[in-house]
Amino acid sequence: MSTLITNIAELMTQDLEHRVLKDAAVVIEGERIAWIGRAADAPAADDAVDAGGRAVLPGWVDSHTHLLFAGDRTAEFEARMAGEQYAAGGIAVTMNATRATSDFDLTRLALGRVAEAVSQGTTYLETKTGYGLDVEHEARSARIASTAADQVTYLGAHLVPAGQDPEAYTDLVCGPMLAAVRPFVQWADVFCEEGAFTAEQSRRVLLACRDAGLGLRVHGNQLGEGPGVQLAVELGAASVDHVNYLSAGDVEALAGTWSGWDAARGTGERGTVATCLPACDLSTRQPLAPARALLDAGVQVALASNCNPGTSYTSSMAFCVSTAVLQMHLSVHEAVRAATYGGALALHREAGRDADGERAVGSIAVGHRADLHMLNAPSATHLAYRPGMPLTYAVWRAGVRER
Ligand SMILES: N=CN[C@@H](CCC(=O)O)C(=O)O
Ligand SMILES: [Zn+2]
Repeated sequence: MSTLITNIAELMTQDLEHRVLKDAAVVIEGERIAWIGRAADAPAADDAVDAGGRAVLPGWVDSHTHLLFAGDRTAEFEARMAGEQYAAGGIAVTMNATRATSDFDLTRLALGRVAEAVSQGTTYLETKTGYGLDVEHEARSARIASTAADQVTYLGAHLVPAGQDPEAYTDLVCGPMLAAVRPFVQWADVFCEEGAFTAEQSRRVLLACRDAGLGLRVHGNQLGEGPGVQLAVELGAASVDHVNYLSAGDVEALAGTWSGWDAARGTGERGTVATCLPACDLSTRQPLAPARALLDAGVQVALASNCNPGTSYTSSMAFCVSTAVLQMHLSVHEAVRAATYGGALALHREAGRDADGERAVGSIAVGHRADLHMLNAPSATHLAYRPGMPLTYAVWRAGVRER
């Protein structure tokens, strides 16, 4: 079964050549993109969709979410808006609500959040554990997450639960808890920050997880100039997320990780992606991450929603993109790229065509997964020009029309 989508005013491919095609068309065949080019040259297909002069871009790749939770933290948010500082301790409130929720309800909540994201143009997403924080509940979150998200990250090292010895808890995260979640996860993450895990504890967790075959990610430099970025670089993490407070040395270290990467070919050794989370920055009243400086230094950047009840209760990637343009000084093309190709790079899913079966996501090219986001607007510029507007018009995820 093939579908021709034609009369596309602007096709922002986010491919390796950064092509933006005008008066374009795309052919989807099953789950893959079979053809792209000028509408006038398009081949016939079983089915046709008239885009009506709208823009099409890759579906969002949300590379950082925490969707396995129950309850909300409205009171904490209100206190923050009244001047309180964000602190890691709020995680315990969500841990209690999550533990008290049945498997059925936790599954329903996670699936509902994924559906909400997809309806706004997200077609590939990562999510994390981290609100269970004991062996039973982390394993349960990992299991449910693996049924809801494309990739799952183990975040047992999110907070040391009250009354527990930090070193003993770190041992648990590195041992029995890791063993219990291992069948369900691809990545491991640590919250390396004052009030959460020290550099030494974080290193211990990351090394144990790497030994267990997991890729690494780090929550770092969110609340101050901490050791998270340097640790992520030292251990070859796929991404370091938040990155609000960076020294010149941090930026340089991140840039250095990309020296073996050939961006024009998309080959070589991937470095550590800096994942910026603008919705979180606004909700916690932290300075916006220096995405402009990171890009200028040669660092690959991703934008993600960080959807969670404590610091960023939104899955709107469009909001992140408009904020990145309006306030972080990225061009529309750079912001969309960070929210698509950048996220895919952070999840090691930016490459792969017909031959290897793992189709690339986050860009539009022949052989890639047919993840498309049609806007009810003639260009992607409208994402920033009309911030907050419901611009998602149609969504295809792995070739299936979702909206
Ligand atoms: N910073 C650490 N973890 C989450 C927030 C956790 C929470 O407060 O519930 C984040 O990415 O912002
Ligand atoms: Zn997070």
